[in-house]
Amino acid sequence: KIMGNFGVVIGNEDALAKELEGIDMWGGIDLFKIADISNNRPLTSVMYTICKKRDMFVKFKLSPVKFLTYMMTLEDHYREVPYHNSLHAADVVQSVHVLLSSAALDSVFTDLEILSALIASAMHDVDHPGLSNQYHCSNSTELAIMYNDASVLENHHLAVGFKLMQQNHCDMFEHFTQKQWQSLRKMSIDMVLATDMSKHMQLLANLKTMVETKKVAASGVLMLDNYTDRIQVLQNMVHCADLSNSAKPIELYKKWVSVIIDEYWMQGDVERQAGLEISPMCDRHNTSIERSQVMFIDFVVHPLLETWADLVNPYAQEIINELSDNREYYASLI
Ligand SMILES: COc1ccc(/C(C)=N\OCC(=O)N2C[C@H](C)O[C@@H](C)C2)cc1OC1CCCC1
Ligand SMILES: [Zn+2]
Repeated sequence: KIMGNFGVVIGNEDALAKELEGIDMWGGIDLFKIADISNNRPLTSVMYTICKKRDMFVKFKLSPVKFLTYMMTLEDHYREVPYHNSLHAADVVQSVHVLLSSAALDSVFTDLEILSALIASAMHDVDHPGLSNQYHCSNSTELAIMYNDASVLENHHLAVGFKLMQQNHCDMFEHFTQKQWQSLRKMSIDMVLATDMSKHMQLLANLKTMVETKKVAASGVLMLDNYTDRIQVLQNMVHCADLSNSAKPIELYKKWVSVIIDEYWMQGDVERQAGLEISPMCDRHNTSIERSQVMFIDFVVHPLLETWADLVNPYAQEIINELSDNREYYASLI
């Protein structure tokens, strides 16, 4: 009975059903609760529920058993680090699912593009060691050597995510044409590589240009007529979802802050222990949590989400309002 209703076998399906009711709404589900009631399978249960809702199994003849085997294997390859674990991946999957449902994007993307965005989100941080790209490059770690200091973690997440698909009983895309497979693979690679924070400024600049030159059909939906424009919107969508913690309901946001700080401080402890220079915000003896959140919102998150809101205007105003409220919350604590 691997199927269950949400892809996971647990005692309390109805508790999980209850918690997943808000899956189509921004901040509509509490992933910390879902982790508890899904036998610590938030990624598998969220991804299965969304793909079921979007009729992906029928559209692409996906074997639910192979899909679940892959998702559980992928979830097992997320590490038990404070932030970059399968809970964060599930959060990004669900956030992308909601951003995709924006009216301005109604029937803009193909089913294959949507599936690629969900798969990319599910795998985008797999096997994250809880140490940043900067740490890997500064210390020429095995991964940094492997990927020549270029988007080291993101290349690794993709390599692991796709390698696992080749495992036994995980070939859920067995019925894909070569063309479909190549397209899903290229789009997923482009989206995951775009989650590298060092690409942030370039991505934001592209998004701003798209907003300035955006073509909107009479129906109000965006018109994207080439791969470059289409993938840029998808890349920015996943990037927005990846950095969306501060635009979620304050109780969830506060939980994300506490676990990211745990992870950063653990990295700082490793650096201090090894006599290395401690990375920004990673020194537990010298970080103002409130100040760094306000700065991160002001310099990184707000500019990005505001530009996204302009692109899909007026369908992301609620996200901007939530972000502003949360910014004031932390600013008031400084
Ligand atoms: C809920 O809060 C966070 C959620 C996610 C993150 C992640 C994974 N990456 O963020 C980029 C980053 O860390 N960079 C380091 C420096 C801030 O310069 C930037 C350009 C890149 C960081 C969060 O908060 C951090 C940042 C402010 C206090 C701790
Ligand atoms: Zn991430």
